[in-house]
Amino acid sequence: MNGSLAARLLRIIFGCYFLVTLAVTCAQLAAEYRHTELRLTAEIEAMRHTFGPGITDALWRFNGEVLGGILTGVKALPIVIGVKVEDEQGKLLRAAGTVTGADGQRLTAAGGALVPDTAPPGMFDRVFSRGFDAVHVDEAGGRHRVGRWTVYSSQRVVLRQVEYGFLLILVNSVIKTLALWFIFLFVIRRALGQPLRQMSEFVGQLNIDNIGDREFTLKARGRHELHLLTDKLNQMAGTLRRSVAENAALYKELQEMNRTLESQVAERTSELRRVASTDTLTGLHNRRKLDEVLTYETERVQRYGGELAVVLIDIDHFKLTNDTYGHPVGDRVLTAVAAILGTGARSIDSVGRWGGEEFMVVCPQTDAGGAAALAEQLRQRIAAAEFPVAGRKTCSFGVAALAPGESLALLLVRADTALYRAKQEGRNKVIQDAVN
Ligand SMILES: Nc1nc2c(ncn2[C@@H]2O[C@H](COP(=O)(O)OP(=O)(O)OP(=O)(O)O)[C@@H](O)[C@H]2O)c(=O)[nH]1
Repeated sequence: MNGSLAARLLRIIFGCYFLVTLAVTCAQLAAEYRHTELRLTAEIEAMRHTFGPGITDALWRFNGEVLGGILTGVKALPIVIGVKVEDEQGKLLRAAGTVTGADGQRLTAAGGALVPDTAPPGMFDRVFSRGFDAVHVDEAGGRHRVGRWTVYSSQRVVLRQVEYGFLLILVNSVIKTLALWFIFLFVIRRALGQPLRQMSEFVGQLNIDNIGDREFTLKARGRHELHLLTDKLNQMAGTLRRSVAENAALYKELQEMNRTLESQVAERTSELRRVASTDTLTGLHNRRKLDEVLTYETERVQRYGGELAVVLIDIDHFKLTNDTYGHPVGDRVLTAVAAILGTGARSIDSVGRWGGEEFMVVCPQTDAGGAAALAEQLRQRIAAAEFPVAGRKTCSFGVAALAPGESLALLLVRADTALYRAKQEGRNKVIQDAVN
């Protein structure tokens, strides 16, 4: 419930309450008015016994003085605005205060005569009257109607009478309204405001780490909807905690799976990289890998200086081996030569199959002399080895080292030339390129 909604709700409640109070007060005022009007009517009615005998007697005796005195006394009563006396023919004999004529016009007694009341009647100024017959009863019990007297009063008199009662009712209503309103506000604040504030504080402190750890307890007493809301709130917090815990477990599982996947991918990638750079027959580096190593090492020397030498190896009369013993035997010879090269080279060297029956050893930080010495060792080991089926085999070696400013392509040409020369000069030889 936001502020404006709460304020609107309170305004509606207050408006309804005000209207009801107003209606009840009006009804109370109307009842009070009616009650006073009836009381006045009863009081006027009672004048029949108070003043009736005196007026009748004065009329019977034609005693105008006594009659005038009685009328003055009647008029002096606070509930009377006028009184008039007529003879049995309806002729006005005497009047005091404000009365009405035969046509209902208001008249005011002034100096023994009745003059029309020119002032327009004000609000709540309606005149009402009660007439009594003046009947004389003689000693023999005979009844003689000697005239009629009428007492006048008005709404204004009634209102004057109820003034105090009205005031009491209004003060009573205002006090009740204010008291009830304050009680209502107090109850609303205690019963709703406080619990809602507690709830909002509780919800405000909830976060992913503490959800479900704490339970909200409503401090308000009683079993009303707020307690149901509290239960639901705690249920919701519990459900959220379970779901967070499940998600955390799932997340952990996923992380584990991710780690496993990552290591499998890394393994597979390195395996693929290894396969992509390995010669399937001999297990040595393939041509692609040798190209990569050569490019890297050449750039390193060109940028930082240092040495780089290559040894190109070719099995002698390999075609003859193939032709004599068959291709599978040729493959076994290739594999055996590769094993000797792989184990004979230094750990910093890269040994690979250059293509066909040709191999290469890339020797970083090695000059031509060092590479030639290595080549010589390898040549001797191969020459001394006994190959399956094929018996003894030899290899020719071409050695070249990178000259300052020289390109990789030129280095390889020179190594190839050296190898060619080794073949030319009778095979089973190490030839170092002349530039070095
Ligand atoms: N078994 C086998 N033979 C191969 C392979 N690759 C190339 N060869 C053969 O190696 C032989 C190379 O022969 P050549 O280049 O004529 O030279 P060579 O017979 O070794 O004679 P020289 O090099 O002059 O001593 C060819 O017969 C190719 O078919 C391979 O992977 N396996």
